[in-house]
Amino acid sequence: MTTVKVRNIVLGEGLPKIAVPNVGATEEEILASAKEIAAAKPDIMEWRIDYYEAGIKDNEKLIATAKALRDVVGELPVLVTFRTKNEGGVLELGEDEYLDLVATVVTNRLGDAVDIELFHDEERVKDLVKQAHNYNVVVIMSNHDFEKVPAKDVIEFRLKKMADLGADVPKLACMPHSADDVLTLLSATNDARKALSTPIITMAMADLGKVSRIAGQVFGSCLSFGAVGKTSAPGQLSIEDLRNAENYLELH
Ligand SMILES: O=C1C[C@@](O)(C(=O)O)C[C@@H](O)[C@@H]1O
Repeated sequence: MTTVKVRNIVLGEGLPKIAVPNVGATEEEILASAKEIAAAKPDIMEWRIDYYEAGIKDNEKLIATAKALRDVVGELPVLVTFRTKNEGGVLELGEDEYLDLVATVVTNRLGDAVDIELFHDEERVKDLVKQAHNYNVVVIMSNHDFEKVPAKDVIEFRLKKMADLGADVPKLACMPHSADDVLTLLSATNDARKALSTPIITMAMADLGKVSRIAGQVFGSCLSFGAVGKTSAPGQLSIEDLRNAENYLELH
């Protein structure tokens, strides 16, 4: 399996890396949370720009905030994510608006990595991946099912599809309703990591899924999302709990 470098961290080796979402809704909030997040020393900060309505409506503002954010976090790698409403985000954007926004993130290099959702116009997704690579931006491609856990072969198909589209790291999050669902996600993860040459990220959400957020090294997920303050999805542990739990489960 290949590893993926995001600024100064390497995905796909050792303990799963920890990303903390920044869900500030104004520049002031974003910078204040960035300070707290940087102090907690995660491996990556995820800037959830779907929370930042004023920035989404104004590219100049978004770019200026990204610069200010970099000044606050220094060398901490930044993943920029616009999560669409269908997949659990907070703001509604049309298809073209979403794809144009991702292009703005990439061509202005607003982060070291960008989230690109799988379920958009395939040709444009492919172009965005190419563009990201030209700008030296790592692509984390994603799919979220907030209703259920898809069938095992569907999870594996989607992760492979992302890799085929050029994603550096395919990612899938889903909502379990039973222990069987969590096992489905874990088993699909274990098979996908054997089948694919890229690192992958998976998680089952909510309380039932917490086990999947801490056991990535065992089953094959290279990154987990933990919270400093506000969470961005159900079942996220605090960064301290996540770090401790990962350490308890470390493979030597
Ligand atoms: O894709 C993900 C995973 C996530 O949904 C979670 O369940 O931890 C949290 C999101 O912020 C992130 O973009």
